[in-house]
Amino acid sequence: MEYLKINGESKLTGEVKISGAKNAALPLIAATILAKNEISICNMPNVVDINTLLKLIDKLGGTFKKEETCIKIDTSKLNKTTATYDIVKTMRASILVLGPILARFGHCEVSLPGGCAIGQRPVDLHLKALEAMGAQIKINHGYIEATAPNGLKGTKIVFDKVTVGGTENTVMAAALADGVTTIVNAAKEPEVQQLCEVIKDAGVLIEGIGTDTLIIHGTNRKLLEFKDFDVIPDRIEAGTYLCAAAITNSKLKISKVNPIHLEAILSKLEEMNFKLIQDETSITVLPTDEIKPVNIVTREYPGFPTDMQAQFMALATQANGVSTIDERLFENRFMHVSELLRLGADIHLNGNIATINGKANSLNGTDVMATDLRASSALVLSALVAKGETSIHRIYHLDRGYEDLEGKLNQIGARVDRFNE
Ligand SMILES: CC(=O)N[C@H]1[C@@H](OP(=O)(O)OP(=O)(O)OC[C@H]2O[C@@H](n3ccc(=O)[nH]c3=O)[C@H](O)[C@@H]2O)O[C@H](CO)[C@@H](O)[C@@H]1O
Ligand SMILES: C=C(OP(=O)(O)O)C(=O)O
Repeated sequence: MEYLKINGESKLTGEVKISGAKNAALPLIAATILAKNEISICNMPNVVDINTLLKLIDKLGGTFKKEETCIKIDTSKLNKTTATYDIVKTMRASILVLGPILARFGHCEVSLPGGCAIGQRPVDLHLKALEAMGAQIKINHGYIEATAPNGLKGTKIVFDKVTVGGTENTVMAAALADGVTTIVNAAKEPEVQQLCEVIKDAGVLIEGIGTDTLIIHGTNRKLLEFKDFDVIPDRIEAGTYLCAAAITNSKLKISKVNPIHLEAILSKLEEMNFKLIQDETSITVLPTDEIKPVNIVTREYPGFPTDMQAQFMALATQANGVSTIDERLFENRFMHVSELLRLGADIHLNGNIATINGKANSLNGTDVMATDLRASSALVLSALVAKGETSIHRIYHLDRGYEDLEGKLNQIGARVDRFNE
């Protein structure tokens, strides 16, 4: 198994170019199942999760070709409807093929996603929405078996909770349904917005994009003619490099980003006393004479993203005072705390609230273990400021979502090496 060795007490400098968003690209690849034509998607991040979903498309009978950051996907000859355990177990986002396959073929079988480090993450809301659209769903031998022999019917769906994946699955199913589907309490994340825009450009009328009520006028199983497009920049990768600049108190430019998608993150960095210079596609962080503590509550977009919580906890260890982080989305997303303690941080947990005594102890390099994607990036950030050497094990989590992490970090002055255990 591979691990990263990071020499700490780094100063960063220069510019990092942000890749396309994994969490936008995943539903967009799933959406190609609704297409009758080959689609070229550019600004694709080169990360393991994308390759996993492409493998699933291939297993289902689709084809793909990679050309630099573009991928041409052709699902016109898709002829299988089962997403098997061997792929679904490695990536929960595989559940996103359920809506489009069911809508196109009238049946679909997807292995139930397995346990995940950050919480239970049920898919009940995805299934309820599809049932409301007329699907019959059974759970059989660990598989979700969904059938809709006469196609899906547009209806009104009111989500109990805001769910990103649930909204995406429902939008894709509704695109080929018979009639109009209204989703109330829909997710508004930029990744959901891009999915809706791309499906709209393919000829499906979608009203309310970017609001919490989406109205989708389905095509009654007529496949869509997609246009080629670019994936939006990864706001979480951008946020992670902004934290890398902040935690090392360095001047760093983060480019190829959309600052509008980063507002909640930027406002917390400003509260922590960092000056930011912005234009339409870049943000430069300037060093500060004092990192101030911060209070964070994770929420759905446009609130502060849960996917940035671990990175801000690492940053809060360097603040002058006591910070708090209240995690509201996932019940078990504090796995990084025990590893940060191993590095010498002073953090107390009480239910879903973490209290971080900044600067109480300085961080010292040691061996730590990555437990999930963003927990791993918190360890990388901490290692950048820790004294001495930190070895981060189980980095396959990082490879799921960060393109060329050590290449990008080394280019801006960090000292990161990858080894085999
Ligand atoms: C591939 C992708 O885009 N992943 C993101 C997506 O995950 P994902 O789409 O899985 O997250 P959701 O928005 O669905 O989850 C939000 C909350 O709803 C709960 N829930 C969800 C579905 C359901 O059927 N029942 C249910 O109870 C979840 O357990 C969680 O507590 O949004 C999360 C919240 O911003 C991010 O952390 C993930 O990075
Ligand atoms: C939790 C994440 O991804 P996933 O939903 O694919 O597990 C993430 O990107 O932080």
